Amino acid sequence: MRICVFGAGAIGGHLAARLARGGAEVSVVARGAHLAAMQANGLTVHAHDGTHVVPVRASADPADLGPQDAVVVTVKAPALPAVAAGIGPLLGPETPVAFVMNGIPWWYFLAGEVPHAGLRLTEIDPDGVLERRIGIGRTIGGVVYSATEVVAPGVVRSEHGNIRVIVGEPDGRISDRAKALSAVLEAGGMPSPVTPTIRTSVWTKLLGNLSSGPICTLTRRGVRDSLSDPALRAMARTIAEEGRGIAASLGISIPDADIDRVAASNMQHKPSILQDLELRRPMEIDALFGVPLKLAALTGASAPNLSLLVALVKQAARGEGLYPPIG
Ligand SMILES: NC(=O)C1=CN([C@@H]2O[C@H](COP(=O)(O)OP(=O)(O)OC[C@H]3O[C@@H](n4cnc5c(N)ncnc54)[C@H](OP(=O)(O)O)[C@@H]3O)[C@@H](O)[C@H]2O)C=CC1
Ligand SMILES: CC(C)(CO)C(=O)C(=O)O
Repeated sequence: MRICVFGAGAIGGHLAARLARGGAEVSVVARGAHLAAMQANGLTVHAHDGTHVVPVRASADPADLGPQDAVVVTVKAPALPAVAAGIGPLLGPETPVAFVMNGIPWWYFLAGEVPHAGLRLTEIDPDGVLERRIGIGRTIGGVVYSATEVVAPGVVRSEHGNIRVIVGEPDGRISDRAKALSAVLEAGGMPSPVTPTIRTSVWTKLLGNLSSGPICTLTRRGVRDSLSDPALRAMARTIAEEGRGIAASLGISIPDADIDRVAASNMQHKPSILQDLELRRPMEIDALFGVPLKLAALTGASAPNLSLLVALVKQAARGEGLYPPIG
């Protein structure tokens, strides 16, 4: 099975290694020193089950890699328009595209039985290029748990062993294509359940991003260090509850156990959005934080604490030139 990972950074690098170990013929789209290192030395992943060094076909130009049996997109949300512009050479007539990312995905309201069906998330797909050039028909949803960082060019480190990639069709069917992608990931040591309720998985993961991402971005510290202050640990739970309220207003029910798990998060990991701030890369503020608040305004869900923290995050990002000025 030919699979290309488009955006093989932290998550994409980890998944590329798992797919290769699972027997796929893996290629990656990457750039810069990370690309050069993978081309020269292969991809190295330090994970809970050991260090994996895998050769990968790597290029900055998708046209070098040709049509694939599947594409896995693992960029940060601000890079999605460029993915839409460049993905064409990777797509055969039936090639599915799995978006394995955080946040409310561009396709969320464009398939299946969902409230506010047809709502287009221009914050994620600004000019509808993803919808036009990839399309909802090719799209598979993906949610990933893997606290991961690029620690050196060509080298990725995954912090813990509680990893998984949940895949699901936007319309809820259990498809052969989703099962095929899942099987390769599983064979490579990445648990990968196929779910008929991918939106529930999106929100469950997002509660983790909402509860720790804004706080860690403001403290500039990892999750464990940031939430060692009882007041911030309590605020993480409050934010998770507000996020659950937004999800509920869209018909998604999150059990108490997930709130407890999220609020108790103790990973040392710096959330990827803080990594971006520190590396002065475009931040996923809108996809992770802005869109949930937009949906809260749409549905009338209350999220005052999340609103305050996100406003603080935006101001901190503006101060670094990483978020548009007001006005
Ligand atoms: N890191 C983590 O622990 C977790 C991250 N996530 C989510 O997974 C997604 C990916 O995150 P993460 O892996 O951390 O992000 P990274 O920035 O580490 O990886 C994205 C990679 O894609 C590359 N890229 C982007 N656009 C292009 C392009 N047009 N051509 C070639 N390469 C390109 C980037 O290059 P460059 O660096 O040059 O921009 C980067 O190497 C995000 O939605 C994130 O929120 C989910 C769970 C955990
Ligand atoms: C913090 C973590 C690992 C889990 O919420 C994450 O999703 C990220 O770093 O983007």
